[in-house]
Amino acid sequence: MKPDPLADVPGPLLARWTPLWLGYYARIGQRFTAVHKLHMEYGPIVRIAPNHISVADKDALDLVYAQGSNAFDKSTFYHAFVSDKASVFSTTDRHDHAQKRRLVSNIFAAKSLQDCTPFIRDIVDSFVVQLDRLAAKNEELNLLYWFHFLAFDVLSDLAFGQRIGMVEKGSDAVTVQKRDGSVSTENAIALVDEREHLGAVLGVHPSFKFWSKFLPDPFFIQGRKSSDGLVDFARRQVSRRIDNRLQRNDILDKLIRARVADDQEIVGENFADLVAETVTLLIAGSDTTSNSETAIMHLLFTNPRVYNKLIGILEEAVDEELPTADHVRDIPYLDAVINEGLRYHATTAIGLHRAVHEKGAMFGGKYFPPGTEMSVPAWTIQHDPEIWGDPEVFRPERWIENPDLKKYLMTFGKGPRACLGRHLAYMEMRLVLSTVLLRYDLQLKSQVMETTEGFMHKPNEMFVRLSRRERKGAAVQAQAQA
Ligand code: HEM
Repeated sequence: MKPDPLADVPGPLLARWTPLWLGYYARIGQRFTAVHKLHMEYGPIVRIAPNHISVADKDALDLVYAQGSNAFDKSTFYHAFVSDKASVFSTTDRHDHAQKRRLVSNIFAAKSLQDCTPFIRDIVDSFVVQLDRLAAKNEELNLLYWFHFLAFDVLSDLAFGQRIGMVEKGSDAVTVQKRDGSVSTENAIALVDEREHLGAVLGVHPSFKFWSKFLPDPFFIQGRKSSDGLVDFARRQVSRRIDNRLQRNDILDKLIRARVADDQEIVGENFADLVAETVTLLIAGSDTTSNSETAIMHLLFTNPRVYNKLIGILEEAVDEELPTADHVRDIPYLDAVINEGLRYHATTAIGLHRAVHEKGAMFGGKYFPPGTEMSVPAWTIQHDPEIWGDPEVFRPERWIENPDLKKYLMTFGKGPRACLGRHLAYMEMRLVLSTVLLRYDLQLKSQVMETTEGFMHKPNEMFVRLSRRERKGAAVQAQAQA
């Protein structure tokens, strides 16, 4: 038998022999807490599966998520996120990724985002109409869901050229036409949740995809159905857009035009590629943003000092009844609150998997052979007292005192595969959070936010009662009266 090259890396006995240890915690949605506990027990380098090493050390970020020729590729974990075709997010091939990223990246440039602001503004306006109505009734509502409705409408508008209309309906029901022609109504939020969680479990080991078919756990059957449902939904939306030949300055238009500029016809493989990218954008850009907004809002309403300071700053900066993207583009304390919320809650909480390149790698005096999976656990890094001093305190000021801390925020990933949509996400979060904060008073039902984890780390709910708040300032009062 060949000697085990990772034999001297500590970790639980079960994880040394089988990927089931990690698979189990991924399945029950508690992987990041389980891995964090291992680091507390065994130290910064831990074996969490037979071929997977977790390194909870800030210096490992430059190794595992290196740029350029030293970059590690994404590992087989991401195969579990491929439906029909790999997308810019799920491809593990460096050259394929470079090509896909070239096609997608210009749509997230500053000018393109500027083009998207009118669509987002329009959806936020509908959101405000709905919340005003609910505030007038003083009924309890799940703000997490309303943030989801808003984020899905934004992404479907930008990615498909047609809003799902969740905000207007107050519901996430969507019509899905399957490949066999049958039509059903599904809940879009559940489709995304289930697909993402399934990927996070099956990705733990390449064999899981096969063996999971024999498990009686309905999680796997439902996850596969949701994954197919999302692809079918995207296929229908993209076909409709191409058939209608609608020209509109949005993401789908840019995706289509990038292919046409490359002399590609949107049929066959190209059509499937386009569908894969739109599914990715819908998943990557919707509940990631709304879960983050919910967590930040909860942190604000459980930290009155920060809330009062932010409200004062927003009142000064926004001289109209509702903020615009321009009002909130450059408010350092608002950005500090967002970064602190992303750090504290850790929307990305697990370590993102990479595979050691053909040269092998050294870290902490240990050698890791080519193909070893490595990850840096995001929650553990974002709560490391050595980096943050007081990590369990929600203190946005740290980001203004020390802008260098940004390199340890792992929410948007790191290196060549870092999030393409982060500027869009910041724009949306700034606008949505400032709108809700300035317009409403919130009463939280619970001071504790229960969460669960799929691929991302999500709040389970956030029930609140809303009431309209008085805006300060003469300019605003005059506007409101007019
Ligand atoms: C707060 C909101 C968001 C969070 C927390 C987030 C998080 C992430 C993370 C952690 C990654 C890296 C994943 C990995 O290495 O496995 C990623 C990649 C990606 N994200 Fe985001 N994201 C957000 C918003 C968005 C938005 C709004 C979009 C676009 C509409 C988007 C599009 C993408 C894409 C296309 C990738 C793949 C990039 C590549 O592999 O080259 N994300 N995101």
